[in-house]
Amino acid sequence: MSAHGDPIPMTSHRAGPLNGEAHVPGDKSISHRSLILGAMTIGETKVTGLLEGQDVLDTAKAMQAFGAQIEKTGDTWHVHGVGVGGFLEPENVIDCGNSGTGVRLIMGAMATSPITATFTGDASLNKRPMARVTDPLALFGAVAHGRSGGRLPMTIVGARDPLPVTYTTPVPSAQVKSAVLLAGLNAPGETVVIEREATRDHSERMLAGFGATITSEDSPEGRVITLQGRPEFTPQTIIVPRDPSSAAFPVCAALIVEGSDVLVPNIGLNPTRAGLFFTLQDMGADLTFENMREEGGEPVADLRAKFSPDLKGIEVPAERAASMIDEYPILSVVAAFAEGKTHMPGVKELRVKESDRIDAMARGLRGAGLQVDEGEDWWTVHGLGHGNVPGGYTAQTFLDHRIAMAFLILGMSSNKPMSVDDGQPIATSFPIFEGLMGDLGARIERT
Ligand SMILES: O=C(O)C1=C[C@@H](OP(=O)(O)O)[C@@H](O)[C@H](O)C1
Ligand SMILES: C=C(OP(=O)(O)O)C(=O)O
Repeated sequence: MSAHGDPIPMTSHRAGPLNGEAHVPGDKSISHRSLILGAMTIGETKVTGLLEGQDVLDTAKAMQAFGAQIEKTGDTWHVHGVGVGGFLEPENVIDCGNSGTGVRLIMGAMATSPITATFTGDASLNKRPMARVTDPLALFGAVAHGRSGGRLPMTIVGARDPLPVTYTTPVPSAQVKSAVLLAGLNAPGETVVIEREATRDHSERMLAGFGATITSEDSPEGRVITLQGRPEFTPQTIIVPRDPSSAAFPVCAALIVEGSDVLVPNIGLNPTRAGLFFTLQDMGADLTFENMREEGGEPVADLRAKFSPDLKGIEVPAERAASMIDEYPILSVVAAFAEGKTHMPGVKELRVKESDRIDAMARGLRGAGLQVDEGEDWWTVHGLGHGNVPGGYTAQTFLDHRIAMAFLILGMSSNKPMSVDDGQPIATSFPIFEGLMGDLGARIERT
């Protein structure tokens, strides 16, 4: 269920130094996949470190509606799944709230079972494009009936006799890739996804972990992922690593607030996710990876971020976009405090997230005194340098958690406080944001 309550306006005041450790919640992408793959596995999958944000809780509810038993005892989530091809037909509409990942992956997972399900979401999700998922699902034999433009609410009639599919994704999207792979689980034979630009590979890693035969190889056409259908899944014990996309907020706050020194421990640095941190280093950030190690087959480090008064604007490589796609809103805030222009090309996908993120950030940054130029797939922030960002504006957040958090971080170092019209969506991905930032020394109030 999406956050349907009254908006929660918030204001962030200039903060003293931010200091201490920031223990951010579990990875959102891995949390969704843990529940969905657990629900497709007979036996008990145990998950700790699950992100208990609204997006993931909505996916848990959805998996229960498809027949899985899910409960939490202590810190552990227990998922008793129904097996590949074992989903029951839900008795009611599935509400995925604010979550593109939730709805698109679940549509894929059910599309090759002989059941029908209807999906809806909040005002943000119901505007987002679903044809990017239903087009390949049609190749398996599934039929989608949605609103015009391929929008939710939408009914998917699953394929009775699914065929395996070979599909080249037309947009760089891990959600599309994952929907096709999850559909391929219940199709006989080989399902192949080709992606021109590599996107986050959590589905591939986790499918292999559950026991699927899956390979990824680079070719002149891009990355080719091949999955054998109808695998025997074995229940897993999953420890969800902490979310680099959430870590981005305390890290970036520390870089722009004078005197700060913040440690963000145990952050997954999967190369398909870590682009922001390398970009910040390119800008001159005092950001170091301490205690580099491997955990569960993924690189992990403790991130230490210190106040960085001499940040420089840069050209962000377009080929890095997929590995930091959710981090552009907070990157643009850091860019405001850097000297010179930060140009961000190759980011058309930002226009179809929870909001049009280029538009939402450009409006709020301009209100806060910045110059922002934009085109369909690029934008440029003209940085003013530390101490020179005016602030003093109320940004609209358009039901988008990352827009809300980005502007609250901006207010921690702008000359006048920064407000957001609604901080409620923050709970979709980072429910402890206010408390965690407050413990570091930030001053966010509900207004
Ligand atoms: O697969 C995933 O878990 C996600 C993929 C990305 O979306 P796209 O696939 O639309 O790029 C990202 O923005 C989202 O937050 C999570
Ligand atoms: C784009 C995001 O999520 P989703 O697509 O799952 O709504 C995000 O969390 O920034």
